[in-house]
Order: sequence, then structure tokens, then C-alpha cells
Amino acid sequence: MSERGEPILVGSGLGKRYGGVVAVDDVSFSVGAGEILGLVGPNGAGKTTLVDLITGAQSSDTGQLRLDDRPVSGSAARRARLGLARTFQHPLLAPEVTVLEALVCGLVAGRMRNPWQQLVELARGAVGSVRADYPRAAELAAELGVGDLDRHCGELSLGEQRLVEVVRALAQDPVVMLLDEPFAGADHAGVAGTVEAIRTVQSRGHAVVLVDHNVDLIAGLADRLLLLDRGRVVFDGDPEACLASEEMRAVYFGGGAGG
Ligand SMILES: Nc1ncnc2c1ncn2[C@@H]1O[C@H](COP(=O)(O)OP(=O)(O)OP(=O)(O)O)[C@@H](O)[C@H]1O
Repeated sequence: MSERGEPILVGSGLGKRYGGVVAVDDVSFSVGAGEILGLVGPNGAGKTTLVDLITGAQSSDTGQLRLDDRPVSGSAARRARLGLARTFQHPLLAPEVTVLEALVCGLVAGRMRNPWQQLVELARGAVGSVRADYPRAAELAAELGVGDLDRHCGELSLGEQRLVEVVRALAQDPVVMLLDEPFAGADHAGVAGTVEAIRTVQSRGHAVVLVDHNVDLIAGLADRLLLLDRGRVVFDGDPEACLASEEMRAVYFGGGAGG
């Protein structure tokens, strides 16, 4: 893993158009190891599309992406193997799976990044190797504040599901974690638990790209904010300076930074 703060994920000139809508327009950014980059902006600003372009859920029309100074391209599965892990606006946890099993899935997915390890897993037989993951998953859960490991994910509140998703993504030992609205719909305790987990993720040297509508919350967590408006970056820098900026006022209260 790179030195803390050194740019690890760098996007330049990323663009995406859907018919007549320019969702992401010539966006450049970077995020360093152990750094949290907050993506903010009003509805339709292009935050989720940018995360989709980074993770390969959507293909970009223009621009380049580099992870650890190597070009990133191809499918979402390929990018996950390179070390990009994400959560979605709507949690994707199988309801019949227990919390512990969900975290074990994260550990297994992390090992599968290495093609040789895939062969080892095959040779060992999945069950034998996975059994060894249960204590590690329980340890990770305890470290990140996830309880009730035998509950089914379908029984969890939205906030609890979001926390499990963050910890499952961390279990993959990603280089960069991209979290799309990890606080949406969570109650106070859920938000606090996920904030703690994200801080732990950061302290372990993972880079984090964080999208949320709660600008104050995200500004308190992030090292830098990227303010998007109609697909374009209108501010990139210190969170406090962003909150106080003319661009922020214009985007949220003045009908856009350009108008
Ligand atoms: N699959 C799609 N097909 C057509 N248009 C899309 C698609 N995805 C996004 N868009 C459009 O691209 C623009 C950016 O959308 P995006 O969802 O990235 O914004 P956002 O900042 O994440 O918004 P929100 O905060 O509401 O989730 C919007 O105008 C949206 O309608």
C-alpha cells in the first residue's frame, strides 16, 4: 500500500453522457491513501455516475483512471479485483444470509483478487478454507462495532445494513472504498456506527470516496470535498473552505455555480 496521503486513485477528464444529458463533464480528482474524499452536490449533480465510472458499473466516454499509478479499465469485476470496493445507494445484502456470513463473503472476495489464490481455494475446497474465515470475520465485526452476527441481513434496519456493507467492503481489503450514501435512512445510532467504521477504515490506510447528501456530516469526515454541479467540478479543496465558498452557496441556493 502507498504512503499515507500519496495520490492512489487519480481520475482525469472523466466524462459520461446519457443522450442529451451530460452526467459527468471533464471531471478530474485524486484521493490519497488514508484520505477521505467527499463528493457533494445537489440531486443530479453526477455523484453516483462518477462512482459508477470509477468502479466500472458504467463505461466512461472520456478520460482516464489510474490506481496506484497503473491504468484502470474493464469490467466492474476486474476493477474489484484491482482493489476498488463499493457500497450502493440501496444496500445489496442477501436477506437470508447472516451478518457473519456476509462478512465472510467479503473476506473470500478479497482473497479472490489474487488469481493464484483462486486456484488455492479451489484446491482446498471452498468449505474448508471458508471455515477459517469465520473467526476473522467475527474479529473484524467486533473491531468495527457490528453486533448480532447470527441475525439474518433481512432483519436488520437500514442503518445496520449499511454498516454491514461497509465492513463487508473493508473485509475485501480494498485499496479504495467507494461509499454511496452510507448514511441515508439510518437513525442516529446507525449514522454514528458507520462514521466510526469509516474512521477506522481511514486509519488503516485505505482511501475512501464518500457520497452523501448530508453536507455537514461529510464535511466533518472528509479531508477534501469535490463539489459537483451539473456534472462539473466547481470546487475541490478543504471542506471548511468549501462550505464557506461562493460556489457552495450558488449550487445549493442560487440555481447553480454557473448561473
Ligand atoms: N442510467 C441513466 N440514464 C439516463 N440518465 C441518467 C442515468 N443515470 C444518471 N442519469 C442522469 O445523469 C445525471 C446525474 O445523475 P446522478 O445520479 O449521477 O446524480 P447524483 O448527483 O448522484 O444525484 P442524486 O444525489 O439524486 O443521487 C442526472 O441528470 C440523471 O438524471
